[in-house]
Amino acid sequence: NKLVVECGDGTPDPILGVTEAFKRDSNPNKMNLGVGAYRDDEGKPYVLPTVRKAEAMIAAGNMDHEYLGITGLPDFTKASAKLAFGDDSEVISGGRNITVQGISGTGSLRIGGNFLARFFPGSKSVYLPTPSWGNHTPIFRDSGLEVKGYRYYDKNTCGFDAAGAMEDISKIPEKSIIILHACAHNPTGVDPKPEQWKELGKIIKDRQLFPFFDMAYQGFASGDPAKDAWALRHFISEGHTVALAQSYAKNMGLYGQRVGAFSLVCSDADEAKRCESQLKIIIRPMYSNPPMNGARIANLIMNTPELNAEWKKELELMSGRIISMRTQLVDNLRKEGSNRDWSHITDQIGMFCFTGLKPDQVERMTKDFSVYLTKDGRISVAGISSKNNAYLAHAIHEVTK
Ligand SMILES: Cc1ncc(COP(=O)(O)O)c(CN[C@@H](CCC(=O)O)C(=O)O)c1O
Repeated sequence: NKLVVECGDGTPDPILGVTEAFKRDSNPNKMNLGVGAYRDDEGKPYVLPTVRKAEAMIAAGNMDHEYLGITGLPDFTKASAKLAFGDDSEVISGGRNITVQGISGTGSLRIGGNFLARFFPGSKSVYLPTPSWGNHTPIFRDSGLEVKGYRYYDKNTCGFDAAGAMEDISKIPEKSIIILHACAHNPTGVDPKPEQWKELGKIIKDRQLFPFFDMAYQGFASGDPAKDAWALRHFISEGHTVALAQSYAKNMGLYGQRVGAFSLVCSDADEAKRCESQLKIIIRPMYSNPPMNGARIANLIMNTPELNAEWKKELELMSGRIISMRTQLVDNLRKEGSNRDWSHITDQIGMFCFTGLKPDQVERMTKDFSVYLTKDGRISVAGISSKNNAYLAHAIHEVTK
């Protein structure tokens, strides 16, 4: 009998696999525009100064390494709820939310997927925008939910397919789950406008769909956490009960610290309490209790007034640099002599730009220019610097002219 279960070779992750290929490339001009991780204008990872200050406070604090409770660091989860719902949110004052620490955004989505697979009273189908973040499908499939889609992206305009989305969502069977990217949609960088969010909210309410917001870029998209949470807060103000996954990977640069939170906004405090008890039963056999260090860092940044104020400036710096890279790229494409419409590069927002490059053009970008991006033509704008922006424009023009 075989000791090891027979299994085939797994395919490399479509996003993380790009970095592996990039590392093997010896071309000095190579560019990694695959993984959505912020880089400064030198192309280096950026550790926020507020993170360093929080680390110093922790080091000086002579803290223990005891287990956290199953739901995580209480001050952190309270601060996460306030960041998401607003300091004076009636959800929080009314005790209608339960917010637990999750293992970054991915782990928070997974807690939510497992909870809904076990307790959601409606159809165990979850509807993703088309396209969506590549890991959404396996997360919800492995949670035990059936994964389906709704139109979201218009490849002709490289923009939001409002008509298609509204039409598809109005046909989703009642009492299904719908995944919404709160801001900075991945991979397209295309977000609905406020008026379109309002329309989406009405249809979602009419269909009695359960909105599950994935907010992995709050503050990172526009530089303003409140602005980036507008859609989530609008839905709540319209009376939706929702689920929410938060990540501090991008907006605090805590990628490897795996800091996140999962929330349910319930109908009342009693339901929130019951959900909390069931979330604890789901988490305990999954990983028992979450890691401490990253939550301590995020908690200190959110709960120390001067660090919180400094963090807001860091958010503006990161989002501002990305916006300037978008503008520079369009300018450089013009200088290359491209007469295509590249306005979507500056219309889109957040970490990613959906370039519209076709798979064969993506292949040439890598083969001929050592520019690494995902097969769907998504580039992580954070990987562009003022030094390699012109080179990228040249490569894009060469494969698209
Ligand atoms: C929409 C969305 N949700 C959740 C996550 C999960 O992030 P955590 O690190 O678990 O907090 C990401 C990260 N997506 C990036 C990062 C690499 C990855 O995990 O795929 C990306 O798409 O490049 C995301 O884009």
